[in-house]
Amino acid sequence: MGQARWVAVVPVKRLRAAKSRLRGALPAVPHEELALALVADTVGAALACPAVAEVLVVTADPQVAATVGAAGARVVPDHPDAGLNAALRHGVQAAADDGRSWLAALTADLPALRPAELAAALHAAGTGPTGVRRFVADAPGTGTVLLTTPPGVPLAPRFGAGSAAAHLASGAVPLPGVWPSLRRDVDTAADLADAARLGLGPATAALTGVVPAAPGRTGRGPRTDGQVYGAGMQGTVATFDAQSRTGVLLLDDGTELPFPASAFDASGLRLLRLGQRLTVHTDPDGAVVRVTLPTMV
Ligand SMILES: Nc1nc2c(ncn2[C@@H]2O[C@H](COP(=O)(O)OP(=O)(O)OP(=O)(O)O)[C@@H](O)[C@H]2O)c(=O)[nH]1
Ligand SMILES: C=C(OP(=O)(O)O)C(=O)O
Repeated sequence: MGQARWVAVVPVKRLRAAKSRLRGALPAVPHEELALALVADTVGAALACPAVAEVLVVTADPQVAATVGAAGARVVPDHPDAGLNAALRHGVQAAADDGRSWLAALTADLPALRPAELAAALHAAGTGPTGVRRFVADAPGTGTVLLTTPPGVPLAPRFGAGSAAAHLASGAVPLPGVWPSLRRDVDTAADLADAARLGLGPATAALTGVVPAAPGRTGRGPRTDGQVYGAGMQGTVATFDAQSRTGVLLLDDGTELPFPASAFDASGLRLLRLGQRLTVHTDPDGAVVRVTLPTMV
């Protein structure tokens, strides 16, 4: 699926009520500014995703509407004003009047989201058995960050507490890919710290004072040179076999990520020791193409 065929529907709560569990996470930053920055970075990454033809934001908040509208998203007023799932169903109606759209509901609290990881997840959602809804669970595995549906199949969103189980029970199929920046939704201060380790988008990074570590941090397009998007996903060496030159990295979110000999060969390193910290470089599909020491450029 090379072409941009997805419509991403992004629900956004009124800023004054949004992200209540995050309130006070950055004491020097007004809460609504932080909530808006999360939205701006999520929508920015979705707009930069090559698989996405349109980003449709459903919101009743004028400031959100102005910010995402200026960035290039289509804004649909949250007329039902009856919560997240009602907002999504309303957005779907606005998006899918021709009945031919592939739809992806995306939460707006993913400030580390990389366009390439979203593209990889949408690619996975668009292949395999037909007529099936798919979802990507959040990092803890209990919530949902992405729910997709092919043309003609109702989205039937069941976001909210325990939504991963609810989506599974409703017949949606979980997508198992390694997409840490997509799975890292930010509900709490600890989640924000985790997202910062993955590499924040420009709006949230500016508020937190985090300086992007990797070159090209501000270029939100997918990279084709094997460099990671963002401030560099890192992990530690869990296993390494010097004979086959392959091993497994343990990412900071607990995910195990195998790497092939070619990724080690591209590192320029002569050996790896267990527990060693490495920066992981992936291609747009999330495959590891190179590992380097965090101090290497
Ligand atoms: N349009 C719209 N979006 C909503 C509504 N409630 C939640 N959302 C959005 O749904 C997504 C997931 O919601 P949550 O992660 O629970 O975010 P939240 O409700 O702002 O956070 P908390 O106040 O901490 O529960 C976020 O993008 C929210 O902005 C709503 O009533 N209307
Ligand atoms: C909205 C959701 O939950 P949370 O508020 O935990 O992000 C969800 O995961 O469906």
